[in-house]
Amino acid sequence: MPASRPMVAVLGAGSWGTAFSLVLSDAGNDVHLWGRRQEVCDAINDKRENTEYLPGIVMPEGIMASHDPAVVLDGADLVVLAVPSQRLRENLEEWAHLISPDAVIVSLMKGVELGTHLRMSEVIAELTGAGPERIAVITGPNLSHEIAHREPAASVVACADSSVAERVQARCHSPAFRPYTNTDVVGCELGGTTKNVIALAVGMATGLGFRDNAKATVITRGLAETGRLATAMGADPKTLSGLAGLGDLVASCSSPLSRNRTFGEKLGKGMSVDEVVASTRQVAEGVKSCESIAELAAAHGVDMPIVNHVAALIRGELTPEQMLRSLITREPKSEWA
Ligand SMILES: NC(=O)C1=CN([C@@H]2O[C@H](COP(=O)(O)OP(=O)(O)OC[C@H]3O[C@@H](n4cnc5c(N)ncnc54)[C@H](OP(=O)(O)O)[C@@H]3O)[C@@H](O)[C@H]2O)C=CC1
Ligand SMILES: O=C(CO)COP(=O)(O)O
Repeated sequence: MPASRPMVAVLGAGSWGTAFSLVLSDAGNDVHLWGRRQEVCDAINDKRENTEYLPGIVMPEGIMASHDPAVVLDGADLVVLAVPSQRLRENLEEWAHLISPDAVIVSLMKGVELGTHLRMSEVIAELTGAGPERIAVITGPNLSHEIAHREPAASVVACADSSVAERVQARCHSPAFRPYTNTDVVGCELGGTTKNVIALAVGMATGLGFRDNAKATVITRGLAETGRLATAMGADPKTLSGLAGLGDLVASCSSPLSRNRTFGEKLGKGMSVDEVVASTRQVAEGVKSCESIAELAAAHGVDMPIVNHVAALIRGELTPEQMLRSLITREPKSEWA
């Protein structure tokens, strides 16, 4: 009899939850995948395909989808969460009692909660009561469609307890996916979340027809302000020069696959925020998180001009052209001030 494979529960059958299920399956796990809609689960189970989010990608037999969180979470020692950040709280209120008290809970999400300003690991801690040694974050340059096609990629598994990070790393190290460990959860989460806002700004520059100098400027200065916030919140500055910072920023800001960059590009081409929201079902986390990051930065006395300008634009106070002009014509300063 073949040895049984360990099981992982993945909650969220959108692009990343589904693509990460493939990583976990390739790494030797069986996967129980929760989908919000029955038809998405049926397509995965019956056609072996998530026709809506990853069309054309074959889902291996070791991935089973269900709409029932109790079925998905039963017996899972590793629980991976991949729903839109602003929707995590309401879902965890339903799921928390179904999660084994020993399970390690992994966030794949890149957002900061509106109102509370909590990072996703903090929302998980609040709703499940899990300590930092049971909460991990996986983040990096991981565009889901590339991952689903088994193109090579690296990522970071961050957990305050390095031995837990190593256990999670071992569970998701596949022939195409190389995870590194880190204990800097704050830096890893802020890198991924703020990247989405910077990608919106890069998309706007692209949509307006500006070329590589403008994009490189927004990326580099975006990384500078991300670093200021992260260090003010206790992160290790090194984290921002790694996969969870620079790596993720470069991937999203350069790729037409990035939803945040594409969202910004449509704004730059003249669509309104409401029109872009209506044009896609997929989540562009930066559209919501720009406001919570701007508030978080203000609370820590940190200057984040790009994030503040994107937030003002999303509130309807600026056009993309005004936003970029305003950023360029600010009071001059030292590069490292
Ligand atoms: N896609 C990527 O390349 C990457 C994404 N991430 C992060 O992963 C997280 C999930 O994103 P991703 O999978 O890409 O998102 P998608 O936009 O691809 O899919 C969204 C998923 O969330 C579900 N959903 C929508 N509303 C709710 C709700 N109220 N409660 C529960 N589920 C809901 C959708 O279900 P339905 O279809 O029924 O609407 C769908 O399964 C985000 O934080 C994102 O930043 C991180 C790295 C890479
Ligand atoms: O975080 C991502 C890749 O690592 C995905 O970025 P988008 O949400 O902008 O598509």
